[in-house]
Amino acid sequence: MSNAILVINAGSSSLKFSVFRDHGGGDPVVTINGQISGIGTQPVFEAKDAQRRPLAEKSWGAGEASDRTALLSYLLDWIEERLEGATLIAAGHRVVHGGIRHAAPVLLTPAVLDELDGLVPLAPLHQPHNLAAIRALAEAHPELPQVACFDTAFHRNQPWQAQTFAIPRDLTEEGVRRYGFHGLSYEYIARRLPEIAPELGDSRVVVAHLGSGASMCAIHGGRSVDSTMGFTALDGLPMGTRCGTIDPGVLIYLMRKGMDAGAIEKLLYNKSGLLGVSGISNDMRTLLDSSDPHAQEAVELFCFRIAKETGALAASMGGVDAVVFTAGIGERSAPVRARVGDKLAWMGVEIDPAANEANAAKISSPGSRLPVYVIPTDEERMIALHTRKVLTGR
Ligand SMILES: Nc1ncnc2c1ncn2[C@@H]1O[C@H](COP(=O)(O)OP(=O)(O)O)[C@@H](O)[C@H]1O
Ligand SMILES: CC(=O)OP(=O)(O)O
Ligand SMILES: [Mg+2]
Repeated sequence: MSNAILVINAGSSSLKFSVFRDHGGGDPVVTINGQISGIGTQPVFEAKDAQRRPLAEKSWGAGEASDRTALLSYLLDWIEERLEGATLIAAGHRVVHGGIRHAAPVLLTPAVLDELDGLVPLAPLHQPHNLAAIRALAEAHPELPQVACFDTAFHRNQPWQAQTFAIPRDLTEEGVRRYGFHGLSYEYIARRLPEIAPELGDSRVVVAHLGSGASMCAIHGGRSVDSTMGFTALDGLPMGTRCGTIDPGVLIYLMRKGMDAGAIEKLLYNKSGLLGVSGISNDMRTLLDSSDPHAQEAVELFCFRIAKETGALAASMGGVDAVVFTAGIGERSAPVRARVGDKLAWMGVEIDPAANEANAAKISSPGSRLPVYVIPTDEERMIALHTRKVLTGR
């Protein structure tokens, strides 16, 4: 008999889930993907099978919109009816911040949950929702083991220079340091790249995870050695609504103008990035389709910063042997990849327009000195693998 693992990636208004089947050997196999979107307003539940055929759809009225426990209970009952003899052994969650203590996934206990609560101010867009889903599931199914898989864990063994701000040591010791995020995605890419390009061996790779949150990582010999995100997921590249790297003097200026922490948080997390610069949208597709000069500037700034960070991350590794694009924009936006490729011509990048347009696995031209890949990420698979390991030791 096989085991099943439920994977949950909870966001502010949506809860993405996958069900994996573990047959004992090899990777767990995904059988169901879905999400509950519109949490807080008008929840809609949708699920598809591995071939992307619809399995179910349901919506709720506004009255039940915010009851996460009831929504999760519904989801779990629905899944249990479709296990076909498999045993649900655990739920694995993406938890964005693991802080200084967690360099590996962990079985959740009330004490660990309380500790992770302390990190909410460091990931206000993500952590509260991650923890709310865990608590709601524990309430609905107290006997089900739950595992937290951290976005920060993959980066915790970076060299000290990459993790340290130039501030007094007592603050560093307190945990005010660079953590890095999107670690489950980078870990998956580090695992997948040698299968796609075995010749790269123990190479130095710059990976650009460009989704609604966007960051980049320097991976050397399969390990993270530097990343663009720091203490919080606000650092580094400009994102859909987040500012990315900013002179801390701007924050002091805003505080002296009378803005408090809450107002600054809202400005930098929710109103900046592509949305702030364009004044139109946080969605790359909308901006690429727009002829508004501010939309064009937002796209240009995004691409400029990706190219600039590629240079910085290459310097962290003493060189670069490959570049990888992943996540929503990285996997699907040929115009963004082409723009970044042009800016990296000096490094030896030459993009093949047809391969790029087709979102091919390798988009650099045969003569390109630096190979460029597009690899769809799979954070859910990483979570399933980690959860199985924590539960069964393999
Ligand atoms: N074809 C496309 N062209 C450009 N951008 C796209 C395309 N498809 C999706 N995106 C962008 O990808 C983003 C979502 O990426 P994704 O990795 O799914 O993010 P997240 O998991 O953080 O929600 C959207 O904000 C959208 O702007
Ligand atoms: C850490 C982070 O930014 O995540 P996401 O891209 O899911 O917003
Ligand atoms: Mg994502």
